[in-house]
Amino acid sequence: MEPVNQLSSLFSSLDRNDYKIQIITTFVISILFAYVFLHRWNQRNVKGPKSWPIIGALVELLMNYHRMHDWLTDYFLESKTFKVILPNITINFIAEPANVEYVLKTNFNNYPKGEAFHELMEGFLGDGIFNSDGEMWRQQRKISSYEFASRNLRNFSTTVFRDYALILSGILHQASICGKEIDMQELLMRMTLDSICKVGFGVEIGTLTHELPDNRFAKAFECASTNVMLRFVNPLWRIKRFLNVGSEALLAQSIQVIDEFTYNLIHKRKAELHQVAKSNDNNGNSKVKHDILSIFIELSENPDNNLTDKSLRDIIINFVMAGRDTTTSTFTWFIYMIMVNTNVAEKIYNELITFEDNNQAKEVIGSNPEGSKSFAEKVTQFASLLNYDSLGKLSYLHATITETLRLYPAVPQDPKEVLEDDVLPDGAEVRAGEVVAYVPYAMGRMVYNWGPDATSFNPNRWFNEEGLFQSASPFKFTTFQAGPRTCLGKDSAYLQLKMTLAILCRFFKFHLISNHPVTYKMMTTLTMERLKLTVTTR
Ligand code: HEM
Repeated sequence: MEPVNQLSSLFSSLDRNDYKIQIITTFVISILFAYVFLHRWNQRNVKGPKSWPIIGALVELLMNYHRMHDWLTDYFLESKTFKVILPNITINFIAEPANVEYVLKTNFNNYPKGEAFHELMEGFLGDGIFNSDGEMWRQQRKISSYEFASRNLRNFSTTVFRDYALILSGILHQASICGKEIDMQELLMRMTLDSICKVGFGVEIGTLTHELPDNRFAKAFECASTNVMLRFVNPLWRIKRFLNVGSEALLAQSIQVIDEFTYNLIHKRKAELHQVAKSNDNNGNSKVKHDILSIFIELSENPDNNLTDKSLRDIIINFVMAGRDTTTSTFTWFIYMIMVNTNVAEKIYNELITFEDNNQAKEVIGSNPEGSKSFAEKVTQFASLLNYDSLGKLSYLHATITETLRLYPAVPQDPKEVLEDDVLPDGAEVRAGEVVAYVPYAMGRMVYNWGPDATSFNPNRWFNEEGLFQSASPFKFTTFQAGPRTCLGKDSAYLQLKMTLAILCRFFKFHLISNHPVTYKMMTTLTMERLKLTVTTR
């Protein structure tokens, strides 16, 4: 054959092959388009974000990640229950009290934290109470409930909370004199960390001082808490962990710092307790320690309690997790709320002045005629009036804290695993292996839960016609969870919040920096980015 002919036959066979490839490609693309079209068409009546094949609603979720709680709230306005399908998990979001009661109480055993949650959080929270189910959780719950109810712990906490509130007011007083801008959340975070370390483990870590020193443990805790959260939306986190890169590398480094701190603390405390026990034997008088770690170390001496150093480490971390970020978050949103609702700040102030009058302390505090007492003395004297019982009388302050917790719940969403296929009271079907999450943040904004003014900040909603504080069903006001796993630190949190805020609201006025954007970070808790303000005394 001539070379020209050979070439032309080669080209014509290539053309034929190309043509075939084109047909096959067009066919495959059409099938794919049809599949995607049908997939989307089938969802035309589905509530919640629409999903795509394989990736589900991941793209929409990632685009809204920075405002996830509000993104969910928007969907809740359309439907009380909806699914978010992700590549690795399907989450059923619920906001209806009947559904919440069913999941948290009625069929509690079908909705544990679950294996997936445990794996995600294990490096950080270990097998602590927050991150365990079944017998392991039951045992910790039993011991902790008993210890939390102790009067000794309450008295000890009262003193600690008062002392740290006084340190904070000293720092604020200085800031008021200089007219300095402060990051209030940063100060509150330091105060709650210092106080939880003192109540929890009997140590003073001293992060709340005028100099605002850096603290490795505090930084590491914050870093771990932020980065562990990213695992929930990144199905590739195990690969990142294996390669030790990005957020997983940061998480591993911070956990190392956290572990160093806690194991040191445990060993030191054990040695101290040992020393105290010896000196008690010699002198015959006992020096009992009331911090939570000491109580658990004593319990660990009984082999039946099965408490190793690792369990003590997990208890510590779970306590810091429970007490620090949740309480700080509430403090911060509260201060923000009274800055933007100045009428509420005035009502709290009036309640506190009446409280002073009733305690006949007027002459030593606000209206001291000679003005001879220093500011610090006045604050200290006022603080001495505050204890568990007297704080119980500040019902408007209590209602304002509760209203803050309704709209800004420290744990804004809370997932549970589904063990077996089930049907929720509203008829929604959930499958084994999926997740059900109740969303306190959205629940607080639903008209069907709180009436037409659901989104308004209104502490008065908590009072009945006789003017008495009226609590709401824990399945509607889910800020502290409900059912068998209700928060164990609720009373302690209210005690610290009321103690500190009574002092702050009595002696200071807070002023928001103009144009200061107030937004939350995506963490397990509803933490603000920052809260910049100035403060004046009153
Ligand atoms: C305003 C402050 C607080 C809020 C809003 C809050 C809220 C919550 C929530 C929603 C849970 C359930 C989390 C879950 O397991 O899914 C919880 C559990 C828990 N909280 Fe709190 N909490 C606060 C303060 C505290 C404090 C100060 C402590 C102790 C120092 C504490 C101790 C605990 C413990 C031990 C649990 C685990 C209960 C269990 O799983 O059985 N909380 N809290």
